[in-house]
Amino acid sequence: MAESGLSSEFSGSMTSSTLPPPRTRIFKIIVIGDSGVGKTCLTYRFCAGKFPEKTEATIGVDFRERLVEIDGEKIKIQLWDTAGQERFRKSMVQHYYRNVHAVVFVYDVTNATSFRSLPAWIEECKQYALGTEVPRILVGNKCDLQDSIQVGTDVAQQFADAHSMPLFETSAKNPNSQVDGGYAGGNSDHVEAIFMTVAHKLKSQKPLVLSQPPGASGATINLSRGINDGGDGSRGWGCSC
Ligand SMILES: Nc1nc2c(ncn2[C@@H]2O[C@H](COP(=O)(O)OP(=O)(O)OP(=O)(O)O)[C@@H](O)[C@H]2O)c(=O)[nH]1
Repeated sequence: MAESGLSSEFSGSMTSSTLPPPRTRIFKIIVIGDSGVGKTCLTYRFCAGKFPEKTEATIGVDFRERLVEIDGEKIKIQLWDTAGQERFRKSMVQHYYRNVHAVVFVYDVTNATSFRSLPAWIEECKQYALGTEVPRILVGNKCDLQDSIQVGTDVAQQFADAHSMPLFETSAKNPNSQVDGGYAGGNSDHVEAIFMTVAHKLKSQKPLVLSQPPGASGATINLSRGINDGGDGSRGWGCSC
């Protein structure tokens, strides 16, 4: 018995039970934006399926992940929930910008200041060598607070267009609500749909190519897309909702 097992192993006729399990791909997605816009709540909603009862300001970075299946492949989506407050992020910042596959910029639709901060967040990404080759999306959160909206869909859409990113408006608190202007639809969980759209986009890319940004230190590696992948940034792969 033992002998026949050995011979089949060395004969090259490996059965599926002897093959090593396929490696699970990991997509690292960082979520950035001002303090209080709801980054923790959005990432918690996607990974835990509910709105957290209580949140505190993130210190440094929090890390959540969820295993999903896309077209028969198991993929681990890692969401890096970064601190919005400057004093809580300084020491960590270079760590979470490493090996990023996609960036989610978040603003609070009830807080115009958080929207005006977006250029600074985009600039920070550039400083860490994350350019438009890395898929980026813009998320306006807290759409459930309809009476307090300060950032209209039109102005947000203009900004998104100018920066070649798709715009999603949603609510981590009530992602099933339906309102005008593209927020949520039917009974689906809109937050879920947003992160899954990013994951589908990443999966559909040409094999990720390791590349070293010019002048970067040896520790920094960027993942960029294959050459036939559109070339127009992330515009055009937007909301499927
Ligand atoms: N009404 C409403 N409140 C929300 C929503 N998302 C988050 N909040 C509230 O907004 C506050 C801040 O949410 P967080 O998720 O902690 O914000 P953050 O962006 O992670 O903040 P930092 O960790 O400081 O960067 C909390 O009181 C949440 O309950 C939402 O969709 N609707």
